[in-house]
Amino acid sequence: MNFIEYSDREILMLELADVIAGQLRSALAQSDRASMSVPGGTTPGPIFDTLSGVHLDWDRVDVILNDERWVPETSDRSNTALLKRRLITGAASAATLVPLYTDTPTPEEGLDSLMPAIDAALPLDVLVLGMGLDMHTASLFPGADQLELGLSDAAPTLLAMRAPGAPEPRITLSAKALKTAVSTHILITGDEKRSVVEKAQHLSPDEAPIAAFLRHADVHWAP
Ligand SMILES: O=C1O[C@H](COP(=O)(O)O)[C@@H](O)[C@H](O)[C@H]1O
Repeated sequence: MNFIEYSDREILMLELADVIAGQLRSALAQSDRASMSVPGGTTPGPIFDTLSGVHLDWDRVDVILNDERWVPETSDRSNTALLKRRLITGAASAATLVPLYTDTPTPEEGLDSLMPAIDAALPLDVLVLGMGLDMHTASLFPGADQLELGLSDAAPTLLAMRAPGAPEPRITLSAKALKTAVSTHILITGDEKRSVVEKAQHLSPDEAPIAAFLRHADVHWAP
């Protein structure tokens, strides 16, 4: 992995937002549309705030979450709501947010309606991943019911996922779909996550799902 250390979180978020904007601009210079997949959770909000004010041809950009918790947008655990509030706003409100949630009781029932639009937006130009302290990324959790399929080359683009460490059912892009990205960034903060990502380098993806992405990723870290 290419580990990039920043002096503080504010600088990390500003600089990574700048890198991502540059990569989207390059992609748009070569193609009609560009696509980017981003994490939810508690870490990426400040990058979204910066990116949403950047001037680029957002009307030609597709934005896809890495994963979603199977909760409605009214829930404070909704990654979709986070994106709508902090990324798909301002200049970036012209971007297309490709949905990863639909109002069915289970993620399994939503897969068929959500998958075609995600497939149409692949391959990804830019991938930003987060990581939990349990080494999950997207909703590829250690011990998850469909982890083996989610990491395999035979995986579909989207899977439903249930895991002991996840409070609600999830939907996630498979590793195969996420790995279509030209550029991969892993965004982590804090000493604990630094130790965890260093440990993950020596583990297999079924023990540490983030390990499936480390070889070709820039890992961005600040204390
Ligand atoms: O549940 C999730 O967790 C991970 C990590 O989130 P964080 O709060 O530790 O930053 C996130 O990457 C993923 O998209 C999300 O659904």
